[in-house]
Amino acid sequence: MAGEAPELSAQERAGKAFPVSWDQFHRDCRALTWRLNEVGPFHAVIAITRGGLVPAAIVARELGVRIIDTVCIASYDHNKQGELQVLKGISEATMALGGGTGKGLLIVDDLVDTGKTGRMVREMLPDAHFATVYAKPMGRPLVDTFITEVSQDTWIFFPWDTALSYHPPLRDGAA
Ligand SMILES: O=P(O)(O)OC[C@H]1O[C@H](OP(=O)(O)OP(=O)(O)O)[C@H](O)[C@@H]1O
Ligand SMILES: Nc1nc2[nH]cnc2c(=O)[nH]1
Ligand SMILES: [Mg+2]
Repeated sequence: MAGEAPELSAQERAGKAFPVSWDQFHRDCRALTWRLNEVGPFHAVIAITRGGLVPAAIVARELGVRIIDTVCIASYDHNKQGELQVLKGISEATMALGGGTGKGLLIVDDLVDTGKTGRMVREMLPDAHFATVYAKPMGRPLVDTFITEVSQDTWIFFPWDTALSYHPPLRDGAA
């Protein structure tokens, strides 16, 4: 409608930016594994795609786990969350490894924000251990192990979504 302010994306509403480099992300995934090593062993790792693929690879490598499955969920279209859609569920073989409830399985994602995605996967595997690298307060109660908490009004920029670019000097009005 004319004169109506355009709807803000989740990223615009967030306000604060938290850019993460590959180096930092790798370090944070290793720190996560140190904690998970106290909780395991795990029969398999389940990555919530796509964001969970990178931490799942690092965590599985460090823990020596070679069975990796995916649960493919689409929700954010760039930066606006819509209805959650399960595009691929957990395989029967992985379900059997977790005794049908997820016992001894490790679910990995890059972050929890509102917790909607995590809640959906937890419902599929109530006894699995759920780990994320980053957590915002709304999603935090769903996660068993995480490394860094950021405020709800922060948007995390992952290295696979960003590129190096020119940044104007602060005195020219850059944030
Ligand atoms: O706690 P929530 O509010 O549900 O948000 C967290 C989810 O959002 C992002 O995934 P996204 O849906 O953007 O898909 P992607 O992993 O394919 O980028 C992130 O990787 C988490 O999976
Ligand atoms: N990249 C990214 N995706 C998200 N999905 C939900 N919250 C976030 C966030 O802070 N950063
Ligand atoms: Mg995701």
